[in-house]
Amino acid sequence: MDPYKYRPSSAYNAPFMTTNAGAPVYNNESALTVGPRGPILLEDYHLVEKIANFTRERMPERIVHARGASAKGFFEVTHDVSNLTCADFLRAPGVQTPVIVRFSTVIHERGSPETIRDPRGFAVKFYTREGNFDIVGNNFPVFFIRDGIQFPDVIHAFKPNPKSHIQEYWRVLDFLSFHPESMLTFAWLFDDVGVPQDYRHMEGFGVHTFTLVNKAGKVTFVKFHWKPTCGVKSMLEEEAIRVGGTNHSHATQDLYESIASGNYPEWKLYIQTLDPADEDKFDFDILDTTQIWPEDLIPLHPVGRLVLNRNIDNFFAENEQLAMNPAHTVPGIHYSDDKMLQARLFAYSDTHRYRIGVNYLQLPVNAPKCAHHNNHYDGCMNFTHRDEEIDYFPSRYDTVRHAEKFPIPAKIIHGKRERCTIPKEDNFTQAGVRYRSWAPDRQDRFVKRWVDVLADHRVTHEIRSIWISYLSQADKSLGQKVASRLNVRPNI
Ligand code: HEM
Repeated sequence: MDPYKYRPSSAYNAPFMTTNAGAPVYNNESALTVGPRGPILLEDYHLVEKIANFTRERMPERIVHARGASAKGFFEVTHDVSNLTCADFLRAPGVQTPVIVRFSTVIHERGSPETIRDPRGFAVKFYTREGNFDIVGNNFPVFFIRDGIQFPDVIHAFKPNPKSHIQEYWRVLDFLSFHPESMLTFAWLFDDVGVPQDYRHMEGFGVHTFTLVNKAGKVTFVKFHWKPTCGVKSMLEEEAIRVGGTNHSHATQDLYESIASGNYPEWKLYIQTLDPADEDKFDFDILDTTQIWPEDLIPLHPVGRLVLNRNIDNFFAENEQLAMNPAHTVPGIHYSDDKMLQARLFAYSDTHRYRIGVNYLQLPVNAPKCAHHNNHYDGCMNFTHRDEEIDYFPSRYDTVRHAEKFPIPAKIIHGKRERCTIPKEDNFTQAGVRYRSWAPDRQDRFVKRWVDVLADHRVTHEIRSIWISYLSQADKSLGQKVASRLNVRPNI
């Protein structure tokens, strides 16, 4: 008998019921009782195991982005970028890499409706030959804050009131009244794109600045953009209420059924690139997550395409246990000094060890699809088969060596220790430009959404005035319109 033949997989299902330890179960429908009317015997091992497994069927949901759907497919390079990066998976046009993608809403729980006004997560895991590379982005190109230390606060403000468990915008408007840098992200959240039609019809953005490094060590700043080939579509309020009222999983269903019927969703990947020598040439800080890199100044260049052509087989294993992490990079792609990104580099693996368990990277959906090796694997749920005698490094008994050195950004970093804001803040210009780019009816819907949240009776006169001042600084007529509909006199 080969004890390793029967791996835990549906392919090795026995034709009859068994316990977890493999013993046959001859009755899975009646508990073992004393006589036909009970009581139940504690020796009913199968009953105890079945109930104990059931009561543990849920793991903690993600603290953010709990509600999501995933699908698999491939990424194909269409344009040569080997002058910018030595990343193996981007080495030449035509190269394909398997991927898994997870789309999500941000704030509400695992079972919440997919029609709510909220950013959407757009996270892509590339299973490359040099390890996994994850772009863990959103459908907006910007974020509300620019320093990761404020992330728990902004999320608490958006999450339900800790007393009533109801999401209340007066809390959002209170917290973010201290953060005028949120104006541009509001120009996405309160715009029509704040409720995407489904996951197929939305863009994705890496949001942060990353760094590409080529073979010679030359660095280039980069931002990632995903553009859906079927276009961007959103839902206005009435449609969102109707769709959400009939089906709280409409976007998951749309994704699943599109793929099942062979209508494979596709996105093109574009990059914006910037020579670090030019980083000070702009009115805004190019590492600031609250600002975009305007495309008229820094154009988009095509790189490849992402096609989702396979549904997942198991939601728990391939969605709940999926661990996306912006710290997962490969040679040729590095982080930047963006303070938000730097905080994220800690957050994800930390939450994964808590949420999934220390050996979460051994799970099939998270494990690299290339040869890999190190000596940190003991701990809960280490299920790899290991038979080596050397579990330290270095050793004269083991030939394992360091990997070949690859270039990383060589910039010398200096400065004094300090907690401060970035010197170059421009909180309003880009929000105003975006607002003025819209047709009048779209502007009007934006104004109405502001009026609706600011009219809440818990929003104080002070907070209302602050927001009208921010809106006016983005665009004077915008501030005036909101103020007049609220019967508030703008004080700017
Ligand atoms: C310092 C700021 C941030 C912190 C501390 C943070 C933290 C987290 C945490 C703890 C999770 C749950 C991960 C899990 O349980 O698997 C998460 C998920 C996620 N975050 Fe962030 N986040 C931050 C900023 C951002 C930003 C700016 C973006 C967009 C660019 C973003 C996009 C996402 C996405 C898409 C997911 C869901 C990943 C998935 O589908 O599994 N986060 N974040």
